Amino acid sequence: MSTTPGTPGTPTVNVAGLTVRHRRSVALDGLDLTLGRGVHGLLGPNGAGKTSLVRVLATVTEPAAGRVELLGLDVSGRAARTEARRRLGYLPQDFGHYPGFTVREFVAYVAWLKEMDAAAVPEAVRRAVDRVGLGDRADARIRTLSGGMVRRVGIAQAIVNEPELLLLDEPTAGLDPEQRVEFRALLRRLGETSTVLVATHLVEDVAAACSEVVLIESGRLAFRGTTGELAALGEGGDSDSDGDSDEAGSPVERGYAAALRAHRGAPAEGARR
Ligand SMILES: Nc1ncnc2c1ncn2[C@@H]1O[C@H](COP(=O)(O)OP(=O)(O)OP(=O)(O)O)[C@@H](O)[C@H]1O
Repeated sequence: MSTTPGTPGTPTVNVAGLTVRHRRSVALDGLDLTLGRGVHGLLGPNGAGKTSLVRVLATVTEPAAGRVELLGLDVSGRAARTEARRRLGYLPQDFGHYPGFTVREFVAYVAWLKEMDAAAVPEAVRRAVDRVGLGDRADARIRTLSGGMVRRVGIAQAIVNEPELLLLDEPTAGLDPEQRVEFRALLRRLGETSTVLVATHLVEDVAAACSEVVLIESGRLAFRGTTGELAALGEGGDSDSDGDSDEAGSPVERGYAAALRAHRGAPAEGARR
């Protein structure tokens, strides 16, 4: 029933005609997207539909229309949805936690929700907590941690089951610079074996950690390509590529702006799949 993510020809994520509505507004407007192994940055202006997309892929919300296939499973069916949930990891933008739990208890609780083999849980929890640099706080209650540490607990719970599909909504919000650097390295390692989608406003996170970029605006695909291809789009403007000028921005920031300009100028043809 299951398939191996990253196998050529078997995308981990395969969505077609994805439409999400919130009351009368359209958050995603017939989006087609496939994702395979690697780290994909999901970029877009405020309200572009990033969180709406991540929530559908996490099977938290159902789309108004369109097909959603995750790990080879059509998740419109209940059994397939349950299996997909066991095999994915999700860090929501507003990550709800239990302040009275210790870090270890909370991550173990999520492992239990994912129906992991009970015998494997303690080691899986230890590994996930270590990977986010909280090994020395594993028995601290979550209420005693800083905001950035709580965010790291959120990342630990998302990776405890070694997910084949990892969905992270603004994962670096609240992390200090050193932690951001370490987190990006962790993302790159995770992307070697799984499919990682990172919704972020931080273009520098994308430049440092993502091999591919999905840029959406107004619920539509504005750009799809490698991080290098996005940076190349910005090369037509200022030639300062050091990223040390506020006006010019970094190459990826300039590419981001150029891709949005192109999309706005040619909404029907600006997207590349
Ligand atoms: N619960 C909701 N009720 C009504 N409208 C909503 C709701 N959630 C999102 N929207 C609308 O759907 C659109 C897409 O929102 P979404 O949160 O997916 O965008 P985003 O790209 O994640 O934004 P941001 O960068 O600000 O986090 C926006 O127009 C937003 O106002």
